[in-house]
Amino acid sequence: MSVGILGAGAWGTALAQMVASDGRDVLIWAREDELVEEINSAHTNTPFLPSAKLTENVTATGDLADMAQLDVLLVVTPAQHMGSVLAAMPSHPRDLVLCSKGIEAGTGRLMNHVARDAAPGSAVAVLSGPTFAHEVAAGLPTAVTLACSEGREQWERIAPVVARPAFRPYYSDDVTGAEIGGAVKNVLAIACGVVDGLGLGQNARAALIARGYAEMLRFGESLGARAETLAGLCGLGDLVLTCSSTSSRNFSLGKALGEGQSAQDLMSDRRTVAEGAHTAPVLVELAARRGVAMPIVTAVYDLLKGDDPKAVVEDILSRPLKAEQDSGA
Ligand SMILES: NC(=O)C1=CN([C@@H]2O[C@H](COP(=O)(O)OP(=O)(O)OC[C@H]3O[C@@H](n4cnc5c(N)ncnc54)[C@H](O)[C@@H]3O)[C@@H](O)[C@H]2O)C=CC1
Ligand SMILES: O=C(CO)COP(=O)(O)O
Repeated sequence: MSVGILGAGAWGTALAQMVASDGRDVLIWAREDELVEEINSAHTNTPFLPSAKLTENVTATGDLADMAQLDVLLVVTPAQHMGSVLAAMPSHPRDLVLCSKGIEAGTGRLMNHVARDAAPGSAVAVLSGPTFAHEVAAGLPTAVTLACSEGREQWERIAPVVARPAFRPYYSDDVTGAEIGGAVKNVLAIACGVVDGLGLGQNARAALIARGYAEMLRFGESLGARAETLAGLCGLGDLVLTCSSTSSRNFSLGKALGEGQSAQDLMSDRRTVAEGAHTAPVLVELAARRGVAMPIVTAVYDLLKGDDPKAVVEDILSRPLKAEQDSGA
C-alpha cells in the first residue's frame, strides 16, 4: 500500500515519521516550495516541527498530482483549507484518512462531509485522539480512535498502515463522534487556557473540563454521535490532554487571552493553526440552530470577538443554578 500525507504542518510531519518508522516510503505534500526542498535535502521541518529529524524514506512534493496515485492518503491540512486542497487534486486515492480537527466556517460541514463532497469516490475514515505531534514524532506511546465509515473491511485495509508498536489505533464506526470530539475540545482548550491565564485555579479548570464535556456530549448527540465514542480517546481523552498543557496551541492562545493580550493581535500573523478560534463561531451557530446549550463555547466566541475575560467569567458564574444533568444553559 502506498501512503501519502496531505499537509506538512506539525501533525502531518509527525504522522509521516510515524508511518515511515516500519521502513515504508511516505510521500508528504507541502504547500511551501522551500519546505519541500528542506524535507528532501535536510530531512527536517524547521517552520512547523523543529524537534523532528525525519528518516530518508520520508520525501516531499509540492505537486498535488503526485498524491492522487497513492492507495491511502492521510489528510492533515488545517480544517478550513481541506476542501480547497482536495478540490485541487486531479483525482483521489481509494482511502482518505482525515486527521484535521475542525468544522468548516460558512458551510458548517464536518470534515467527512467536506471530503466526501470533494472526493465522492473515496472511502473516508477519521483518525483522532490525544496526540501532540512532537510526542508522536519522538516515538512516544500514543493511542487514537480510527473511525471507518465503511466498517471493518476498511479498517482491515488502513489499520496496518497506521498501527505501530507505539501508535495504537482503536476501531470505531462512529465517524461523526470521532470528529465532534476533536473539533469541540479545541474550543474548550482555549477556555481552559483563559482560566489559567487569569489565575483562577485548578478547581475551575477541572469544572470547566467536566462542564465542557457535557457541552460536547449534548452537541455530539444532537448530530447522531454516540456518547461512548465521546467518552473515548477522540473525545474525553483529547479534551484532558489539550486542556492541561501549554504544548497545546489552543490552550496557549487562551492563556494569552486570559493574561490580557488582544485576540486580534494573537490571531494576526499566526503561522501555526489554533483550530478552536476558527471552530468557535461556526460551532456557536450550529448549536443555536439545533437548540443545544453551549455556554462555555459561547464564552470563548465572545472572548475571541474581544470581550473582556473577567466580564465573560463573571457572566458564566452568574447564570442561574440548575441540576447537573439539566441540558439547558
Ligand atoms: N499539531 C498537533 O499536535 C496536532 C494537530 N492536529 C490537527 O492537524 C491539522 C493541521 O495542524 P498542524 O499540522 O498542527 O498545522 P501547523 O500549525 O503545524 O501548520 C500550519 C499548516 O497550515 C498550512 N496552511 C497554511 N495556509 C494554508 C492554506 N491556505 N492552504 C492549505 N494549507 C495551509 C501550512 O502549510 C502548514 O502545513 C489541524 O486541524 C490540527 O487541529 C491534530 C492532532 C495533533
Ligand atoms: O489536537 C491536538 C492534540 O491532540 C493538538 O492540540 P493543539 O492544536 O491545541 O496544539
